[in-house]
Amino acid sequence: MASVCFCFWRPRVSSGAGSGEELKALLPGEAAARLQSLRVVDGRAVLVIDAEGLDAPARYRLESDVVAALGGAAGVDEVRVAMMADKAAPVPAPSAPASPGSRPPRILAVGSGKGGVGKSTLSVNLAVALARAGCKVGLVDADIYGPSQARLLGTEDRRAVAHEGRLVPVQSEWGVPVLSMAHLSKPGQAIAWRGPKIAGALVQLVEAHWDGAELLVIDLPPGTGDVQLTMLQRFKPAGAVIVSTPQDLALMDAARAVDMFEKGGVPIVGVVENMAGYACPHCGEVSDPFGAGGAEAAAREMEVPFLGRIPLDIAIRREGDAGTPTAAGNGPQAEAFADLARRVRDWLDRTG
Ligand SMILES: Nc1ncnc2c1ncn2[C@@H]1O[C@H](COP(=O)(O)OP(=O)(O)OP(=O)(O)O)[C@@H](O)[C@H]1O
Repeated sequence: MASVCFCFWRPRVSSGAGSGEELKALLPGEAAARLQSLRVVDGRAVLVIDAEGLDAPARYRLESDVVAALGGAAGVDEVRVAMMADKAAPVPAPSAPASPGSRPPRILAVGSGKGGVGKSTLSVNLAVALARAGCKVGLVDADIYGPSQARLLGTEDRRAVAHEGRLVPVQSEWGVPVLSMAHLSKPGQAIAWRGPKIAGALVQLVEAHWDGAELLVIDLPPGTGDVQLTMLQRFKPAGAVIVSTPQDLALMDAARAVDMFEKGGVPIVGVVENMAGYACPHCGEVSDPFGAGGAEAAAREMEVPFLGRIPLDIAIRREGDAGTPTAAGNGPQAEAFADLARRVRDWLDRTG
């Protein structure tokens, strides 16, 4: 069973205190060799250590050594160590990129702590908006049990084929190639797999022939299960976008998702508030069925960027169901997705 040791915490104000390189130099040899990431937030040093192959006493010793080494360092008030271990499943080795020398696509994970907040809708529209802005982007539907991207991109009737042992993505009309379990299984077929098989499926989808793609948007299932762990441990996304509705329960789950990515060493691109403000199509009155401004306030509290709001609009649902993504059209909601894509692109450019 896959496990990552996550003790939940929230980042405080970043003071920029302490240099990661200086702290790394203080680590004992084994900890330095196993270090996945190290950051300092407001005097708190957060380390992610690969603990694969270590038994419990050895992990404890390693953690104690790290705390002892960094505990007295200048600018460090507290040391937190997250041990990542027990890889999810024996999965095949990463395959080579399509053409020699070509860079594999960067990975942008789209996650949420809670189901039904519009993560798939957000992922597909973000991918389409990025493609419209000139980015070569592919979309992976990592929701293995409940795939929806084939429908959202109007590719339900197509099946993916394999070439030289790797899947070939299905082309959509919107400039975004896509792979989903729905392209591999019969329509309506239920998928009842256990963790290792799920992890293997994710690898097949991500390591397909994404020739020429510079970015893969990954629509993750909600929560923190096998798919998320495989994604963190094996593919190390360049960043993660977190989707939430403004209601308190969804925001609490979003905070958990932020926490999971941060502990896995994946930077948070930001939080998007979906289904924010409902404009009645009859009288035009705007109401807030899930509250207002909650995601922005939560993002501030978690010290992560706020990427914007997508309103609750029946057209977004209708166009999703029809396989004609809103971002491919014109109008205020298409513009809202284009704005989101601009922010994500800026972030990728800054960090690439
Ligand atoms: N901004 C929006 N306005 C109107 N409807 C929306 C909006 N966002 C999502 N929806 C609708 O809400 C429903 C759930 O959206 P979606 O499937 O994208 O959520 P999800 O978080 O991916 O769900 P799951 O957890 O099941 O994967 C869908 O019917 C979708 O069309």
